[in-house]
Amino acid sequence: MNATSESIAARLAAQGGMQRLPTPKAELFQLRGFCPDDLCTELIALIDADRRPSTIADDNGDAYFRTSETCDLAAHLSAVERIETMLTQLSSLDPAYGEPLQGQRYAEGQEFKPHTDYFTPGGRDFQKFCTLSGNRTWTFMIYLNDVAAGGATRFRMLDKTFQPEAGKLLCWNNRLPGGGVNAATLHHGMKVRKGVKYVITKWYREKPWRG
Ligand SMILES: O=C(O)CCC(=O)C(=O)O
Ligand SMILES: [Fe+2]
Repeated sequence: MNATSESIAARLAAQGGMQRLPTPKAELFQLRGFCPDDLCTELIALIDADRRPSTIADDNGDAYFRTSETCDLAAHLSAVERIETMLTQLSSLDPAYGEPLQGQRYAEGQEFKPHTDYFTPGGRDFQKFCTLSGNRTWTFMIYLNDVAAGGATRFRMLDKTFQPEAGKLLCWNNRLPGGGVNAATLHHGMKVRKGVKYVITKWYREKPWRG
């Protein structure tokens, strides 16, 4: 890692408006109004224009585990450059450690069942996804729109559910202070009941991203 987890959390905590979930179980933060409306609108248009069925690691045979669609957001697009710069300034994480930005779109009835963003050590797909760049460290996720009903993100081991809200950032450390994975970061992108839900996700790795 390019910076210690402690220094990242401290930097995040120092940002105006940043709220840390009051728990010793995980480093998890929320920042309302992070992404301006015009940028949310641009990112939604990019996701709508170019999406594919979402995939999962360690497939458990449940075809309904992650029913959303995913969009790979090309780094050269101006809206993508803009949000990437904002994220780098916020976290101070080295962009070289970041995976390419992704968008996720959930139509009514779609969800992403409880999962972790880190790849499970010893899991079937661990080598495939972690050999080059290491495991995931931090997740940054931004809700791009308000959702008419449903679509919350539930962290059941932290007893906390976040409602989608245009521009709101959630970010958390997928690791424990000692470097192991933090199972308490398990989360569920709950079913959208009415409307469509759009988010962007930015994941960081233990080593520079090598595709
Ligand atoms: O859509 C959500 O609320 C969660 C998305 C998520 O967990 C993911 O993309 O890894
Ligand atoms: Fe996730």
